[in-house]
Amino acid sequence: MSETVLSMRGVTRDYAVGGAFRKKATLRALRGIDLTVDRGRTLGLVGESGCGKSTLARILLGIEDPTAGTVLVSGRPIQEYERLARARLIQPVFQDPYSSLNPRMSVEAIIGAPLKVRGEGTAASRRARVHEMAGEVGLPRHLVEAYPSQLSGGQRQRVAIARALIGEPEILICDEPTSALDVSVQSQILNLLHRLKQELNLTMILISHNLAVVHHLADEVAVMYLGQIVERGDADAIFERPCHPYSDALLKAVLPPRAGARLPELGLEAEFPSPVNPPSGCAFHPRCPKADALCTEVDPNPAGIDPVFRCHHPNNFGAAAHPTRAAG
Ligand SMILES: Nc1ncnc2c1ncn2[C@@H]1O[C@H](COP(=O)(O)OP(=O)(O)OP(=O)(O)O)[C@@H](O)[C@H]1O
Repeated sequence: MSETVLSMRGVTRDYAVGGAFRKKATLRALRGIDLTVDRGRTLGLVGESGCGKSTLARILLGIEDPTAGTVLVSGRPIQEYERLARARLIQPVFQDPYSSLNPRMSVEAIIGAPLKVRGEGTAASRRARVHEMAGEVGLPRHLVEAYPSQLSGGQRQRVAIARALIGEPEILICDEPTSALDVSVQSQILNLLHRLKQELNLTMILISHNLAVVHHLADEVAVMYLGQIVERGDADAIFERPCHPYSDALLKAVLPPRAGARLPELGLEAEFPSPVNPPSGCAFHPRCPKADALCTEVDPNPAGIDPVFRCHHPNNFGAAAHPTRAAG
């Protein structure tokens, strides 16, 4: 039986922009996000820069609150957990292991910090747990005494992963976990996350521009466009048979092979629209090769409860598309 760990309903996030010399306006970064993630599953969040991926992550990490909508973690509204409890539930692994680790703390102190803050165990038991965790993430024993400046990028990211996992969080949020690393190290970190996911039955949200990374790790994929999820489903199904024309364009784009690469040009006619003034009807219609009058006027799924794809003219793969759909 699957157990839902994370459930988002109608999550919206507005920012006030403008002022001083420019007209004040509302920028809607998230527009009614509906998502669920079950225990042990990895959800990949993909989409162009500015589609709202980081805003979603900030809401989950409690850095910001949604303007509207609900986020339930293990069935309870996220706002009901007090700060430490929330940190225990959801832990991040950020893109840049150079800036995310305190240079004045030893590796042992960094990895053990979440336990110390919560006052868990004795100094000796925490130390033992840190060594165990360091072994789990493949960090050589002697490096536990070292400082971040003495570590390589890959070793630092292992420390960040160990710190995130030591308190056994319900959800791990990995925001571009490999894109700041040398190409040669990226696959080691990916393989580590893959192994940990299986060994520890981790529930993960993986945010990445790099679709190869997402394909390697994710069980499910949510494709975001202008603050909405436009397609969601089984990762293999979406990678092989994308139904939404935007997912199709994303997947067909050739990824440049450098580390930290942003999404390349998608071969779409118009620019990414402004979230201050989103297009009418289907938000993707100005760039969509299939758009017609219906698309310019009618939002494909305005109620938006877990859309499998938000499109009037999806690619048609018949019953082969989205095997998860039949299961609801
Ligand atoms: N604090 C803020 N104030 C105003 N606008 C914001 C703020 N944070 C984000 N935005 C806007 O919200 C939209 C979504 O931004 P977000 O950073 O979530 O996108 P993203 O998909 O994570 O992009 P990237 O991949 O470049 O990080 C963008 O238009 C962005 O300019």
